[in-house]
Amino acid sequence: MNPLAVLSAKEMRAAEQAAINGGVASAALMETAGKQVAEVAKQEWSKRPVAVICGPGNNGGDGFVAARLLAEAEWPVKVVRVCDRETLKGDAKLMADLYEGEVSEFDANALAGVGLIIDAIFGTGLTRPIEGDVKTALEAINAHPAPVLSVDIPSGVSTDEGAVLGFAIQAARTVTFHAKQPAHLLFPGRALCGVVDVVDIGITGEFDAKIFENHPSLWGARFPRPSWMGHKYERGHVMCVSGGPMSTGAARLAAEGALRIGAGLVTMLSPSAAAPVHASHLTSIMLREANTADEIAGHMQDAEKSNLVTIIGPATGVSEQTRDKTLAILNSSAGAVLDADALTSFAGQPDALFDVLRPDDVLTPHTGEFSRLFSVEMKDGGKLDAARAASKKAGCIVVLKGPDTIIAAPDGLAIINSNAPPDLATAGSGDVLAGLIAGLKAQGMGGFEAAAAGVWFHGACGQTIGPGLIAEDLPKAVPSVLRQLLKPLQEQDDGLTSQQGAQQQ
Ligand SMILES: NC(=O)C1=CN([C@@H]2O[C@H](COP(=O)(O)OP(=O)(O)OC[C@H]3O[C@@H](n4cnc5c(N)ncnc54)[C@H](OP(=O)(O)O)[C@@H]3O)[C@@H](O)[C@H]2O)[C@@H](O)CC1
Ligand SMILES: Nc1ncnc2c1ncn2[C@@H]1O[C@H](COP(=O)(O)OP(=O)(O)O)[C@@H](O)[C@H]1O
Ligand SMILES: [K+]
Repeated sequence: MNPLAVLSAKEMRAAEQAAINGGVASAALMETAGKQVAEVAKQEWSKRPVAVICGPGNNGGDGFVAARLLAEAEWPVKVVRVCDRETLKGDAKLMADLYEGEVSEFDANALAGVGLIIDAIFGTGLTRPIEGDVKTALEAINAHPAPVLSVDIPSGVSTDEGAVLGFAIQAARTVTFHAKQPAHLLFPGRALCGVVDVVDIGITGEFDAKIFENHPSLWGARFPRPSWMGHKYERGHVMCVSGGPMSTGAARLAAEGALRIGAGLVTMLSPSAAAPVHASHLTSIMLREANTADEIAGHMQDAEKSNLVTIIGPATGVSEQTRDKTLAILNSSAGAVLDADALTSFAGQPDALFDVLRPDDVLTPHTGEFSRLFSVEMKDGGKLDAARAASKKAGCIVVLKGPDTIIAAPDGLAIINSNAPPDLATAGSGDVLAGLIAGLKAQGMGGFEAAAAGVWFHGACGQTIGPGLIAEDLPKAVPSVLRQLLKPLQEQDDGLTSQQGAQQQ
C-alpha cells in the first residue's frame, strides 16, 4: 500500500478484516500492536513507573499487551481500567486474562508516582462524546505532569474528523497501526497526537485508498522541469487579473509566485487606472490593460498560442464586475485558478459559477470564503468531508486552506497537507499560493497535482524562511526549495541515463 495512504476508521477495520481473512489471527494483530507500543515506550523513555489506562474495547486490549510486555522487561507497571471488567470481550478479554499483574479501577490515586501514562482507553471505536467518570479520568491524565503515549489515537479524538468529542487526551506521542488516519493530520486532532509513529502490525495487501498525506512522491514524477531545447513559450503563460489602483499588491504576489515556480510568461491584466502602479513595480512580468469582462475575454485568446492559466480574485473586489470577469475566463479556453474575491462574488448565487467550472479548474478558498460560497458552517473536524463534498458539487478541484489544507477532487480523491508552518498565516501568503498553483498548471500539471504540489511548495517555502516571514519572501524562497526538490529527481534521471549509456556500449 502507498505509505502516504490515509485510512478512515471503516477502512482500517476493512484492512484488518482482509488480513484476518488472509489467515492472520486477530489476536496476533493485537499482540503485535501492543508489542509495538511497548517498543516505542522503551525507545523514547527510560525505564520508569508506567500506568497503562485501558478502555472497554480493543484499544484497551492493545494496552493489556503493552502492559504485559513492559512488565516482562521489568518496568514497574500499573494497569488501570476505565470500564467494568465484564464489558471486555473477544481479543481484549483474552489479553486482559493474559495479564498477570494487578488491575485497579481509576480513582484519585491511580496516577500517583507514575512517569509515563499509556492511553489505551478509546481508539477507532469512539462513538459518542466523552462524559461522566471517563471524562474525569481523562481530565486527571491531562492534569498529570507525566508524558502520555496514546495507542492509535488520543482518546476522545474522532478518527475520521480529528475533532474532540467532549474531551480529549493531549499526548506527547501517538503510536498508530498500518496507516495514518485523518485525525493524525487534521486539527485539532493533529495537535493532540504529538509525534506520530506509524508501525507495521502485519497487515498486508493492496487497499484502494482515497485519501493521502501530501508529499512529493505523489506528484514529483510529473513536476515540470525545463528541457534543454525548450523555450519560454513551452513553459506556459499565467495571466493575473488585478484590482484597482489602491489594491494592486495581491495580484503582484500571485504573479511573482507563478513566475518563480517556472511559468515561461506572466502577464498582469490591470485596470487602466492601476497600470501606472504596476508599471513602477514590474520588470519581468508583462503588463496589459483590461478594464472590462470583454477586454479580459480578448486577452484569453492568447490561450491559442501557449498553455494559458488565469488567476482572478486576489484583491479584485467583491462585485458584479469581478463576477463577469471570472465568467469571461471560464467561458474561454484558458485554465483558471479562482481565489478570494472571485469566490465571494458568487456567494448567494453559486450555481452561476458551478455551472461553468471545468474539472481541472482550481478554487482556493480559506474557510471564510468556503463557507460563503458553499453555504456551509465550518466546524472543527468537518474540513475533509466538506472539501470533498464541495469539490463534487463545484465539479472542480477545491483547495480548502488552513494549517491542514485539503486538496479535493470531484471523484473523491483528497490530499491532506502537513508541512505548512504557522508563519504562513500572514497577509498575502494565500495570493502567492494561487500563483504557485497557476504556474504549475500552466507548465502542464493537471489541476489536482498542481494544487497539491503548489500547497506543498508553499509549506516548504514557509519552512525555509521561518519566523519573520512576510508574503513577499515566499516567491524568493522558491529557488532553494526547487533545488532541494529537483536534486533527487535529477539524480534519478542521471542514474537512468548512465544505465542506458552502459547498456548501449
Ligand atoms: N484496525 C486494526 O487493524 C487493529 C485495531 N486494533 C485496536 O483496536 C482499536 C479499535 O477497537 P474497538 O473497535 O474495539 O474500539 P475502541 O476504540 O477500543 O472502543 C470501543 C469501546 O468503547 C466504547 N465507547 C465508545 N465511545 C465511548 C464513550 N464516549 N464513552 C464510553 N464508552 C465508549 C464502546 O462502547 P459501545 O459504543 O459499544 O457502547 C466500545 O466498548 C483500535 O483503535 C486499535 O487500538 C489493534 O488491536 C489491532 C489491529
Ligand atoms: N496556522 C497556519 N499554519 C499553516 N498555514 C497556515 C495557517 N494559517 C493559514 N495558513 C496558510 O496561509 C495561507 C493564507 O491564505 P489566505 O487566508 O488566503 O490569506 P491572504 O488572503 O492574506 O493571502 C493559506 O495557504 C493557508 O493554508
Ligand atoms: K487511545
